[in-house]
Formats: sequence, C-alpha cells, structure tokens
Amino acid sequence: MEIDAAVRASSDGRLRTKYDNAVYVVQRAFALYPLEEIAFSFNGGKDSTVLLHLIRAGYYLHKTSYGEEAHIDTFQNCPLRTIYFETPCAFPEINSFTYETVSTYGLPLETIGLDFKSGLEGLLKKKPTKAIFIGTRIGDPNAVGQEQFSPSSPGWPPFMRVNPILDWSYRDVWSFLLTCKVKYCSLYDEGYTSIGSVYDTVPNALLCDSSNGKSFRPAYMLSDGRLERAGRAKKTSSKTETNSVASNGISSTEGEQIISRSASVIVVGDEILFGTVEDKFGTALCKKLREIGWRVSHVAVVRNETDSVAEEIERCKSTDDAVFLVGGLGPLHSDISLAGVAKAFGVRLAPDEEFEEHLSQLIGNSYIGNRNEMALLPEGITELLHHKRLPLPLIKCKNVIILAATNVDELDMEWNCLLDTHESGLVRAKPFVSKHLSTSLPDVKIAPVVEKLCLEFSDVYIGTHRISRTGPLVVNLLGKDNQRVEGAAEKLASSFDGQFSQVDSCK
Ligand SMILES: Cc1cc2nc3c(=O)[nH]c(=O)nc-3n(C[C@H](O)[C@H](O)[C@H](O)COP(=O)(O)O)c2cc1C
Ligand SMILES: Nc1ncnc2c1ncn2[C@@H]1O[C@H](COP(=O)(O)OP(=O)(O)OP(=O)(O)O)[C@@H](O)[C@H]1O
Ligand SMILES: [Mg+2]
Repeated sequence: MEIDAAVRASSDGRLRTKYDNAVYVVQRAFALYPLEEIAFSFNGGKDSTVLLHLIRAGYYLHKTSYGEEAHIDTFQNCPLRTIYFETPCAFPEINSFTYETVSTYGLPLETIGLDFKSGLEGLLKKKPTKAIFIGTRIGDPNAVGQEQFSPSSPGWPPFMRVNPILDWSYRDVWSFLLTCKVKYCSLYDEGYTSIGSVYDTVPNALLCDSSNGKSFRPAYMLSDGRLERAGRAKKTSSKTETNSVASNGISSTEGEQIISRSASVIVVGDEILFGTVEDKFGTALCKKLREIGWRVSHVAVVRNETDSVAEEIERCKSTDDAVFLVGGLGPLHSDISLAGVAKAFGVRLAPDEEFEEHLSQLIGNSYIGNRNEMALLPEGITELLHHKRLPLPLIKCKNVIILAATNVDELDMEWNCLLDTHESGLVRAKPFVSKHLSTSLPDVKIAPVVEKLCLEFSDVYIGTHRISRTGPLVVNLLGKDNQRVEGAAEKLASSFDGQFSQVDSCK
C-alpha cells in the first residue's frame, strides 16, 4: 500500500515508530468491533487527514492479515462510516476538501447538523455505534486524561473513543503528510495551523512573511509546535482568571517584610500507598520549609492517576503560596504528574522545545523510545528553572514546583538550587522560633491550662505529642515572635511550678 511504502522508505525513524503504533491501534479497533459499528469522525482538518490515511493502512493490513487477498483497488476504498459535523461557520475550503476526500476514498458520509453531543446521541439511536476514530492529539485541550482507547465521558452517549494519533506531535503530523505526499486542505498552505470556525480562526501570525506583510508561509514551516493554536481565538473562562491571581501568590514585592508563607506538599506514589516504599519527601520538605520560615498546611500522598493529582493541586493551588509536587515524572505509564498539573489549571500538555533540547543533551541517543513525550509540558503556564548544578531545569507551573528527586540527597540538591534561583519564588520568610517543654503530668491535668493559653497566644502554635502512652508529654510552642513564644512557655511552666522542663528538640 502506498502510504505504508512511503513511511517505510523514509529515513525518519521517529515517524516510522509513530506510524507503526498508530496503525496497530487502528488494527486493534477493527479486530475488536464489527466494521459496521465503527465510525470515523472526519472534518477535513490536518489531524483527521492523517487519521484517514492511517485507517486506510490499518484496514488494508487488517484485511490481509485475515487472509483476504490484497488488491490495491479493493482497499483504495475503505467502507467505513464517516461522520462530519457540519456548521454554517465552517470554512468553505474545509467543506470542499471534506467532500472531495470522502468521494476520492469512497467513504460513506453522514453529515450531522447538530452539536457534537446531540449529534452523537442521534447517531447512536439510529445505528449501533461502538467505537469512533478521532484525530485527537495529546496537545489538544480536550485530550487531557485520554488514552488511545477512552470511553466517552460521563454524560455523553456511550461509545469508545479511539485516538490512534494521541501521542503525535505537530511535527509528526507534518512529517507524515509531507512524506506520504497526500492532499490536505489548502488553508494550511496559507498559514493556518489549526482550524476552527471562520469566526475564531486566522492565519498564524508566526508564519507571517515579513518581506510581504500580507502573505503567510505554509503550516508545516511552523517550527514550534506549541504555538499551533496561536491563530485560534482564546476561550476565556473565569477559571483561568482565578488561576492567574493564584499565580501571584508566590512572589513578593521587593522590600516587603515577609512574615508568613505557606506551602503544601503532594507526593505521588502508589508504592507508598501500598506500603512498599516509605515516603521520606514529605517529612524532608516540611523540615526544609520550616527552616526558611514557611508553614506547611497540607501533605498528601496520592495515586499515580491524573485525576488524583489534579484534584489535590486544585485544592491547594489557590490557598497556598507554593505547592511542591514530587514523583510521577518521566517516561513511564505511571508518570502522570504533568498531566495532573495541566488538568488542574485547565490547559493542555504541549511539546516544549527548550525542554526537549535539554532532554536530548542529557539522554542523547541512549533513549530511542518516545523521548518527545517527556517534553510535553502544561502549555502557557510553565517556566523552566535553570541552575548550573541541575542536569535538567526544574519545572514550575504557576505556583506549583515539580521536583524531580528520587531520593533525599537529590532533594537536598534540588532544594538548594531552588533557594539559589530567584525565579523559584522561594523567598525566605521570618524564621520560626520554638520551645519544647516536657512534663510527666497527665494530659487531663494540663488540658484546661493549655486551652486558655491557646486563646491568649493565638499567634503561637501550641501543640503536644508523646513518644509513648506512659512516657513524658512534650508541649511544642512555635511562632515568629520570640517574646510571645517565651511568654507562652513561661506562663505554662509557672502554672505547674517545677513540673515542666525545657527540652532541645521536639523529639
Ligand atoms: C466524535 C466525537 C466524540 C466526542 N466525545 C467527547 C466525549 O466523550 N467527551 C467530551 O467531553 N467531549 C467529546 N467530544 C468533544 C471534543 O472533546 C471537543 O470538544 C471537540 O472536538 C471540539 O474541539 P475544539 O474545542 O478544539 O474545537 C467529542 C467530539 C467528537 C467529534
Ligand atoms: N466538525 C467535526 N466533524 C467531525 N469530526 C470532528 C469535527 N471537529 C473535530 N472533529 C474530530 O476531532 C478531531 C480533533 O479536532 P481538531 O480540530 O483538533 O483537529 P483537526 O481539525 O483534524 O486539525 P486542526 O487542529 O488543524 O484543526 C478531528 O481530527 C476529528 O476527528
Ligand atoms: Mg480543527
């Protein structure tokens, strides 16, 4: 088949890997669902054009692997139900390309004049439909949390979303279309890089030809795939506005005396929850934060799941000055932390070419898998924190700092780099002073006095702990004002003449 031959003949190894994986997904879908219960969602866009040819290749391979004789003419046509949601605000070029293409490849087309959800409800009522091929890619706003086979969302009619090109980058899409020399919508040659409606889409300004202000270079010339949607009007939401306010929390005005800062710590690790490994990061970060005068409001250990990470970040990001996220970073299936951050801020994951460059310098050719996926970072909210001692910059998304440490020594090193980097926002706040008083009195006896003390010294944290049920009770007093802490300690000691002694640490 011509597509298969073109990709095989290409010297682009990455494209061949992406192609093989995507065609495999297509073949699995054909093996899992009856052909008449599968649909292809086609809109004439570049991603769905790539998908069309992958489906044709997968269909061909599926048929031949089931013993049917391969005959080019038979498989030029792929009799897959094709659905197009047509709206009056679609570009005429998109409409004409869609109609021409389905006719060229003999695809039976159903146009739907409703919104996606109602249209799909109608489609499923009319004909059983178990799976729908969609050209969603990981950088798309709606791709967060999706996999190659993802059931439709709750509240949507039930079907399987099949996303064969989920892991393709903007560059992969163009390598494929150009390598296979297939037709694509003419708008892409006029500087459009992602196409929505006539009301929200213009050519991408980054492709503007400076020698001739009015013309644009073709979409495949866009070197930074992160900016694919620069020609699409941004959907504004109140959520984004709230987030940008939260992002200010971490920095401080110059000259301001910083009394108080708070942080939360999120550790990602199924292994910790299973009791296989012990979390040392939470404790270490609490100590480090206290040492720079920060209060920790919350430490959580969550599962290696995008939603668990996202929910936890959502909880903390607007109430704390900084959120530290540890674990779940890398190329493995369980490395979902960045997807969780993206979801919490309502943005997409997009290829970050600067980070990709750092990765390739660090890993070189020793990693020949999908290295690019490690360079997908939450779009528009990511800052890379550089330090000469760091092998890779650390990632900061608004007020969430993602630590890459795998043990406490690495954490020490990363922490010191953060303290040494202005952009981390990790400013030193007024230090805590503490006093620890130990007694062998029973807790029932001291309880009423401690309760009163808490009311009188509300700016001092007064807590208690014991090492054993029958051992001494330690009262910990922690605050920012030395006199107040001393005052509270003296008052407690004098209430129980000679029955309290000072100890050095809170042990
Ligand atoms: C065939 C098909 C299935 C979809 N299924 C879902 C779904 O299960 N859940 C969902 O939230 N959106 C679903 N959508 C909507 C898309 O996530 C997204 O909103 C749509 O592709 C518009 O993208 P845009 O906002 O980038 O133009 C579906 C869209 C299509 C075409
Ligand atoms: N109007 C539509 N009709 C049918 N399918 C659609 C429609 N809009 C989106 N889709 C499906 O959703 C996928 C993702 O849409 P998206 O707009 O991100 O990609 P595209 O249109 O293929 O390319 P581009 O990003 O350049 O616009 C499409 O590939 C297609 O499978
Ligand atoms: Mg589109």
